[in-house]
Amino acid sequence: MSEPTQTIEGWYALHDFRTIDWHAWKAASEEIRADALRELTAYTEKYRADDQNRTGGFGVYTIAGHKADLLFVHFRSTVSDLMDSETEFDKTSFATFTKKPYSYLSIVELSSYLSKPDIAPEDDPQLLPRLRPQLSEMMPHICFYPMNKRRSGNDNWFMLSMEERVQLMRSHGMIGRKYAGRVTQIITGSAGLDDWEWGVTLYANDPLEFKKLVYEMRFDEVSARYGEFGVFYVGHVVNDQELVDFLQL
Ligand code: VOV
Repeated sequence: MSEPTQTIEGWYALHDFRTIDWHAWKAASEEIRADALRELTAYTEKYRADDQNRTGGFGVYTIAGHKADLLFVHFRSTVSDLMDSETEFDKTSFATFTKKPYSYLSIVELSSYLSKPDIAPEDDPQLLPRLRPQLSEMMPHICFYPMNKRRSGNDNWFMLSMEERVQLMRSHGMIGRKYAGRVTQIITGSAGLDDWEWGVTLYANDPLEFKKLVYEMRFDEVSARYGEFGVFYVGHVVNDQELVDFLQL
């Protein structure tokens, strides 16, 4: 058996995607819509405060295309807290106008491939914000997709030796580092939690950076040989006023 990679976990993550039933929303009276928006804003304000106080991570995004209209990203210390935040939303009157096309449960994961020798990861002050991300500090565009490392014939990531994986991840990290300041990544592990092995959440000022980075990584062996990818979701952060404007008829 190959040696499993040691990982450090941070907050659990729920990517909660919603589509809006525009037909029902338009058919609702102005009063019902106003109540729904009030409840929606009370919900987002509460979780935005947690993000500011660093007791949880929270962000709201509008999503491009048919796959979803809205994305609520929650980071919390337990799965039950995440489930509570999901149910709390479902109980708002605004939720009556939404459906859930997709969601993803995972946990922030840092692997030990490239960790500094002689420093315990818990003692590295740079690690805490990576384990417990504050989403209000992120760049405005978001890209989320789940992924696996291939387990097929000779291309089986999990049968590689630790040395081979370290070598390959070094090259992955070198490409990633070229995008420092332009793309921020949050890697969440989801083996045993959801349908894929990792969630990849990227943030950038310019969505073109997502294409450049993901395309460049496709030529790197870790992605070219071992990467398998799910559905991509791309969108833009919204504050409370922008969220209300987005829903205003
Ligand atoms: C923004 C750029 C960027 C940078 C700097 C970066 C660096 C690094 C480092 C240094 C490390 C290892 C240590 C750690 O921190 O865990 C990782 C780890 C990981 N990555 Fe990465 N990655 C980036 C970006 C980045 C992207 C765009 C993707 C998606 C791949 C693609 O082709 O679409 C990705 C995936 C991953 C995964 C799934 C893991 C865990 C692999 C495992 O087997 O455990 N990653 N990554």
